Amino acid sequence: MDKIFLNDLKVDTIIGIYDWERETLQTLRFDLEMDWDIRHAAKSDDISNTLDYGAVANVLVEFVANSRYLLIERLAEEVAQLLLKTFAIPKLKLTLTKPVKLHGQNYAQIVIERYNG
Ligand SMILES: Nc1nc2c(c(=O)[nH]1)N=C([C@H](O)[C@@H](O)CO)CN2
Repeated sequence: MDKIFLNDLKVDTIIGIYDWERETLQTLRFDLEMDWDIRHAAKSDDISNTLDYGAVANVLVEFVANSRYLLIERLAEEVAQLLLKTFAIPKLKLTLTKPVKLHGQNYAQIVIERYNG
């Protein structure tokens, strides 16, 4: 299957389990790998025949910016389900990256793969 990638999408939001995280915006990064048959668009050169990654970005950013979840697991799942439903993407791999300060400047990352239907 062909794939469309959308990488390094950054969104400021409220996320986290600690008190300070409920009142501080943090920047999350999203990377998407979306199955999509690109042959129709390749032939017609018409945006209406493909998955518009700009539209995907807009839906993701609006949702994440207004979300208020505690765990990155929950946010990743909700975003994946929203994108599958909105765009009829057959399969989606979503990577969510959150900056954390543990022993140094680190990041936590979650990767999920979800299917439509
Ligand atoms: N598996 C997870 N572990 C942790 C999460 C999480 O979302 N999933 N979150 C936190 C804190 O919010 C942390 O990110 C603050 O820096 C800790 N562990």
